[in-house]
Amino acid sequence: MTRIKICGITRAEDALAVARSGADAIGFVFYDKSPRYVTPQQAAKLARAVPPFVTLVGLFVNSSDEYVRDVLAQVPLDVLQFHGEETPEFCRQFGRPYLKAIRVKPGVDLVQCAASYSAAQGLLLDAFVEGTQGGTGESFDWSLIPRELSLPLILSGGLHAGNVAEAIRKIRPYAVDVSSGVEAAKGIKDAAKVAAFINEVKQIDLQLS
Ligand SMILES: O=C(O)c1ccccc1NCC(=O)[C@H](O)[C@H](O)COP(=O)(O)O
Repeated sequence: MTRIKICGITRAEDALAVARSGADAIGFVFYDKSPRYVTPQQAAKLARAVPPFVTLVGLFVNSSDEYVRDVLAQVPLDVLQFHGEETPEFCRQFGRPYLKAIRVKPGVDLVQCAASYSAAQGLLLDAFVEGTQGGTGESFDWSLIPRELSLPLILSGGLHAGNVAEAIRKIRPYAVDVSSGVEAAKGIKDAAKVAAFINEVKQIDLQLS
């Protein structure tokens, strides 16, 4: 069963719709240059709209350790997602499960990345797009993904209802992660796109089982 994370939630109605559609995890972006940025106060309010058994993920980009601790004090995050150039030591210090995002381009040694971040719960692979840190809606060349990785693989970058089945068939990731591909506008999720995306994942999982 492929797990599903929907990232960049900024509205309570989207959090609820995403959870009701069957997502396993939702992500809050604590990066103030993102159009999907939420303050810790907003995220705490959003978190209260989420029903039980949905994992809450907090996304950070080269934040200070003080900022991460401040968010953790206010928002009941289950998992941290580090989307910048954070070191393994930085990621580990919070004593929380974490995902390390790698922006993939030719020449990046993903086997070595997985070894370096061996304490992570998973390696999240996103597209490398010059001048941005993620959430671009761009996909990357999946042939750059090694067959064997020592960490669970979370595939992201430009996924949508039209390509997620092919991605799962080819890569067999532990989970898929989407933001742009299920939006009506940046930071505003489209409930129909979310449902279509999740339906595609469930259908291909059934076919492959
Ligand atoms: O969403 C953002 O604006 C963002 C900003 C900086 C770093 C990461 C960001 N988002 C990451 C994600 O939303 C997901 O983890 C994932 O990469 C999906 O991106 P998308 O290609 O938009 O589906």
